[in-house]
Amino acid sequence: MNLLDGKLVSAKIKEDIKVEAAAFTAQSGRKPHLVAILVGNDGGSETYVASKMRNCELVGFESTNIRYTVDITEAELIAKIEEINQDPTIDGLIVQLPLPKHIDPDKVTEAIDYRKDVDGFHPINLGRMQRNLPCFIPATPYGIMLMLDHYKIETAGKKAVVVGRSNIVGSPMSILLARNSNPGNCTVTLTHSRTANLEAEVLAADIVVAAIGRKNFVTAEMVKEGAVVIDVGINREDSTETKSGFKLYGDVDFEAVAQKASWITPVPGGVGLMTIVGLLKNTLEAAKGTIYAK
Ligand SMILES: NC(=O)C1=CN([C@@H]2O[C@H](COP(=O)(O)OP(=O)(O)OC[C@H]3O[C@@H](n4cnc5c(N)ncnc54)[C@H](OP(=O)(O)O)[C@@H]3O)[C@@H](O)[C@H]2O)C=CC1
Ligand SMILES: Nc1nc(=O)c2c([nH]1)NC[C@@H]1CN(c3ccc(C(=O)N[C@@H](CCC(=O)O)C(=O)O)cc3)C=[N+]21
Repeated sequence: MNLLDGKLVSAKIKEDIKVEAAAFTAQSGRKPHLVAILVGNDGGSETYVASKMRNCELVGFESTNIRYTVDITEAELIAKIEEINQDPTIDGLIVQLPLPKHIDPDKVTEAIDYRKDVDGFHPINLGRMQRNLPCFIPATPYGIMLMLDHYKIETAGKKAVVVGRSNIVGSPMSILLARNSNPGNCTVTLTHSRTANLEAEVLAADIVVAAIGRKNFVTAEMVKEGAVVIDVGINREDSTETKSGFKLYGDVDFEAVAQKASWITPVPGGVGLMTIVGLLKNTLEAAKGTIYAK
């Protein structure tokens, strides 16, 4: 088994981003600027947003965190998004998910100017991605592609099975792996809770991407010898062993699956760290105007 080391790869790419950010700042007289909106006080979301902000500082971006209590209305949130859309000092905007039930995530996503949509969730970015046109690619699948690229994992002609079809991970992942690009050119099967005989599908895969949200969902019996296994899952459990008071688990039974996999990502230390890198890269592109001219 070889480890797909998110710590190592993310640190390396962040060094490159830092150099490019400095060049941007020297030329334009301002730093790339990311705004993250957080509604409510979900523990996981707090951690991720804090990490995004910290990483922005690290690479020389400006970051602003706007926080609202759960009782903010959809109209108020959208009004704020429209204000940010008009602000030329802000390059990228993300609204952390999940949102409270009374706010429609689709409406919020579509309210964001697609040229500032560094999460890549806007239908314009999604459509452009599907067409292989320049666009913002959702951070998690983007990070996974960067990881596959870094380790020069052969993907062309391979059978990839993605488990989970969410808008933010599984669905865009399946599009990227199937695209005519490198990494890419996989034969992709996208599976979900209504898939018949999911175990057999996963067992046939050369590349497995697990994005379900259930601890130990992918077991050693489900994985082919020599498969590449990408674990997106972040499952938090209370624990007295750690000082944070919780422990993270992926969707893959790491210890057992590592015995069979040729390559595997750990949790923590894998895809999560690459997600941050995907977001930073998108924010830099937004500032430079390389995808959508300013
Ligand atoms: N590391 C990172 O950077 C990130 C990690 N995550 C983590 O990844 C995991 C998935 O997140 P996300 O994609 O947002 O999750 P969602 O809850 O939006 O989607 C889960 C998907 O898994 C499918 N699923 C659920 N149960 C089963 C089952 N028993 N058999 C087959 N399929 C099943 C669902 O199927 P159906 O559509 O039929 O309901 C759905 O498509 C979570 O643990 C999340 O915390 C998420 C984003 C980034
Ligand atoms: N609009 C929006 N955009 C997102 O990108 C988004 C979102 N909403 N909602 C939730 C998911 C989840 N997500 C993660 C980001 C970083 C780590 C991460 O850094 N993980 C570290 C450890 C984190 C820790 O220690 O808690 C790791 O896996 O090593 C994980 C998960 C982004 N998401």
